[in-house]
Amino acid sequence: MKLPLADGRTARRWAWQTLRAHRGRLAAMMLLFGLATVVGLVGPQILGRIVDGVVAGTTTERIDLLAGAFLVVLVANALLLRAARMRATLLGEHLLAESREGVVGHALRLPLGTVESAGTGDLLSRATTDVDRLDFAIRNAAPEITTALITVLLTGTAMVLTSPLLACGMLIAVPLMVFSTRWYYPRSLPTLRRVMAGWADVQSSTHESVEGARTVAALRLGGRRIARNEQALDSAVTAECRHRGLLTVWLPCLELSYVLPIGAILLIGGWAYWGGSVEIGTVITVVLYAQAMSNPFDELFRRLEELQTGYTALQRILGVNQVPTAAAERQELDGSRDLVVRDARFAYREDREVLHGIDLTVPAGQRLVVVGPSGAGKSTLGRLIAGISRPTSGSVAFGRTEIADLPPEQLRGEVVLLTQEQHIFACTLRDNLALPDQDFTDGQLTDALKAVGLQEWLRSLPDGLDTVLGAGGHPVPASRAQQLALARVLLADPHTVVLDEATSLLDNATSRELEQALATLLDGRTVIAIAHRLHSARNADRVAVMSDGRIVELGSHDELLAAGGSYAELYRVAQPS
Ligand SMILES: Nc1ncnc2c1ncn2[C@@H]1O[C@H](COP(=O)(O)OP(=O)(O)OP(=O)(O)O)[C@@H](O)[C@H]1O
Repeated sequence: MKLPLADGRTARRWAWQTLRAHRGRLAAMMLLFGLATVVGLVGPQILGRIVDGVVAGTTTERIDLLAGAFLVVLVANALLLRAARMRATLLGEHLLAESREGVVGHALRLPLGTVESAGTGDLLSRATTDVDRLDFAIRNAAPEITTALITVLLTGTAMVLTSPLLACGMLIAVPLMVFSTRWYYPRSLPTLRRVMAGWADVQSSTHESVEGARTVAALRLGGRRIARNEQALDSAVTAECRHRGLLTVWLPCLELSYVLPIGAILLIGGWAYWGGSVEIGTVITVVLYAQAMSNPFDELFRRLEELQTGYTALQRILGVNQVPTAAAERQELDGSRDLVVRDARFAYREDREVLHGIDLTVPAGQRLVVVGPSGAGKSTLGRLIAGISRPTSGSVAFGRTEIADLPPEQLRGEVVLLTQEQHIFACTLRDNLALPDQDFTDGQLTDALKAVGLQEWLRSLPDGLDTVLGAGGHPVPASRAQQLALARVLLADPHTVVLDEATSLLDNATSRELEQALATLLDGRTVIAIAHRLHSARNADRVAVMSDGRIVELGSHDELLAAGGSYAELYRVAQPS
């Protein structure tokens, strides 16, 4: 499943509601930009008067007065612009914080299965790069466009008021601007979407390679990962080139449309001056206005481009909000902690079902070991029981409460899945063990570590529980990470634990030792242990044998041995001869 893109209406509604919510700040910003622009427009008028004054032979005092006024205008314009930009930055920061908090908050409430299937890279790029793009657009593009629009409007008006005849020279720019822009925009929007999706894919692919670096190295998948990255880069670069190609046509057309009016005004001005219908100062004022307009026009079009990028980024950000989150309300379980799986089916891809109707009941407190050949669907069943994925049809419940409907915070207190891959966060051992919103005493943390056989290791750490682990800190080998993860489970204290080869990275002796210790520690809890090593099956209450997405045998170790089916065969093969 790919993360969706919000449609134009949703994006515009968000922009409208957000701007409405900040209308006070927005109005102050616009007012300051408007004032700065109006003050800026007085400058050319004063210069025109100075020229006319010199031509008419006015006094030095009057010229000095006009020059002083020009200086005051310049300073006032700079101060107003500074205040306006400050307001724009503040507004941008508010909107940035809101959109980033919104997307991160929503992403944290997404069901894990959804995040996994959408790819964490895409989500990451939406929460970081796209939020930055939106920030850039709000902070830079929006105020600059506002200023540019006001400047163009007011300068145009001033120009027409100064000399309607000369102002006609501006019209020569209109066809070039309109046609080139109408050609550019419909082509650039889809291209921009491809550019962003392309870079998100590059980020995603790089992220996956780095994340799975150990697996890549172990299975010598380096070549394949590089090829995948190059493919992602290729499509990103192709989209980027297409976008640049569009710009190389559009931008020169714009440049030309700024220069042509000045030439036209000078021509009309020259003709009108010789005809005696305008003063030279008026021509200079209008030319200065025309020149003053080229900058805001240039700014306007370039910033519209940034605004368009921001708009596409906004569609990507809001797309995350359209993915339904897990339930937020705590649910009262109906008292039963029995695990009840009814005709559960599951497909990672629509066209390929991997679980074909699982029926299973595990009474609370029982230990079930799931065995079967690779690809039989054991881990997938474990993920459904842990509420990470929702069955495509059928039900996986505690009593009558669907596990996938439980909000994440509650879910982790009910059931925990432990796989062979465990993440160690770059923080202290204490923070690595403690779960959010839960305070544990040092005694509780030490007891949990002791229970999983990490007492000696804890003693060897330079700062005990405050030792910083993970990237840049004290190294934690994968097998130790598994033990730490088991300690986390003990602290989380769920009534059901799914162990998916959770001790596979430990050597045989340590694994046996730990499993024996765990048997005592997990006593009283429901344990679903997905196992490759059959030694753990002997002590289980029941064993389920899976094959090709179905449970083909279910019973105690002795019953299944006596039945002489596939379990008996697996067991016989696993015994040392
Ligand atoms: N993320 C995924 N996307 C698509 N297909 C998947 C995914 N994970 C597993 N599968 C497929 O689902 C089927 C069941 O896989 P699963 O990992 O549940 O089996 P398993 O019995 O746990 O195997 P193993 O013992 O090798 O882990 C396999 O055909 C596998 O290729």
